[in-house]
Amino acid sequence: MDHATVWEKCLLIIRQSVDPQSYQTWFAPIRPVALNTNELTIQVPHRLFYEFLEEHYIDVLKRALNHALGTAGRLQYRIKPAKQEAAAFAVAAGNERGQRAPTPSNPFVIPGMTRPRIESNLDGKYTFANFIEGDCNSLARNAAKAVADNPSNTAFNPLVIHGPVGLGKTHLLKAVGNHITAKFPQKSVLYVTTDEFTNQLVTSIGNNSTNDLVNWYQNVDVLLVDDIQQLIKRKKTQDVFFNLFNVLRHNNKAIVMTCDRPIIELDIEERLRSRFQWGLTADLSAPALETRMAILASKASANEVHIAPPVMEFICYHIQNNIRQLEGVLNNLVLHSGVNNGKEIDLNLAKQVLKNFVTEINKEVTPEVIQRTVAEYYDLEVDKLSSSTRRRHVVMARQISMFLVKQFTDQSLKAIGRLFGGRDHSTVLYSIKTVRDLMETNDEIKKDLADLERKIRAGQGDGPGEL
Ligand SMILES: Nc1ncnc2c1ncn2[C@@H]1O[C@H](COP(=O)(O)OP(=O)(O)OP(=O)(O)O)[C@@H](O)[C@H]1O
Repeated sequence: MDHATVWEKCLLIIRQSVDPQSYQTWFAPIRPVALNTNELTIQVPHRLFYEFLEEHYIDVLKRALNHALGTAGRLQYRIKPAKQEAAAFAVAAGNERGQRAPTPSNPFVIPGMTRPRIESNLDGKYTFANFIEGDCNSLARNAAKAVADNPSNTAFNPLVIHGPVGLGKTHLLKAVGNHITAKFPQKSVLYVTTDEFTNQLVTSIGNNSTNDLVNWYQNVDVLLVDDIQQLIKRKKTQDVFFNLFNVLRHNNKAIVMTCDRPIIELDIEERLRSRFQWGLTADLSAPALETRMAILASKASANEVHIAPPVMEFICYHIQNNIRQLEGVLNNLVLHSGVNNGKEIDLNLAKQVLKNFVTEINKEVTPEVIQRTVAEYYDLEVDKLSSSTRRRHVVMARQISMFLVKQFTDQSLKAIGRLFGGRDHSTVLYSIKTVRDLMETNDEIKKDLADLERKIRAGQGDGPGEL
């Protein structure tokens, strides 16, 4: 077998083990290079790939390689040389459309014009150091850091960070700018929102100076554009941005953008949308409870406030999908505790403040609360608990949920069976017994259950004893 065949076999296995977007992002760009005895050398486009693969997919890769070779194999990485990468990328992009990649002429440059000084439009508040990493944001965070470390030669051009409201898109965008400003002071960085760009354009059209505007933007080394969903329905802004984008990218200037939805769902001109997909798009999703707690702890410490962990857990249990809201709660707590002569931030104060942010603070532990807590703890979709899946970790999570529903609610075995996809009462009984036995013999399960019980109580607003 040669290296290409081995890698093809690996890809078949990898495709079954990872979701399609991860496959496309992390595995499709890999090229097999050589096979020496049982050592396969693969070429990755960027150092970040190697680090990310090693951190997240090493087991998948090992399994696939061993399977493809029929014996234990070794993997060697090679990082694609930067120049070759830019050239190869342009050719690939052209080939995809059956033509050469566009090499835009530069109609706006005024020869001999001196390079103006550009103010970045950034403050130093948002950095990588104060951005908390979790599974929900690690791809976006690492890609942003890779661009910030090497803006003149990034494989991710453009980088598009997308995700729902308040999950850190602007934070990451500005962190890129702040990092580059500190590390490469000679580079001109510009942060702009799409609305600001449109306003500038409207003004320039009014006084006949659109060329000057675009010309000025071309002096930027790193362009950070927030909220590109605001391009929708703005035909003229799309046109001008299209030209600017081409020129900047052609001149190897880094472009990072944020969007509230995946690019594929962005209703803009196709030529622009396809260019936005040339680099990397990385999403931000809602952080898990632990990540929310780490974020809250970091913001509290930046505000020099102490909040006891059970109170933090209570707050983070209720604020699930928006970090800006979490900050709002913290600001209110600080305000209230200050107003009340340095009153300690305890569970009662947290409950009082939270009422302004969430409509309902759970008073009662319901089976749904338990299922949601267990699913989040084991990083599963809630539906899986009532599905017919027999995968081991799902079965375990399902049995633990049944056990907890029995413990916290007055549901009968039959009713519990119904809640978990119509299972019969003997299955529920068996599950409860299995969990009880495991608690005696398996320390990990014992700890999981203690954690889960604490989380469920925190959700109930019935904080632990010391409060
Ligand atoms: N992982 C994180 N670590 C630390 N702070 C975070 C994190 N995620 C979000 N935040 C904070 O949450 C707040 C909201 O983030 P940001 O403004 O970047 O959200 P956004 O995704 O751009 O939202 P919008 O779509 O409304 O513009 C910011 O103050 C930011 O510092």
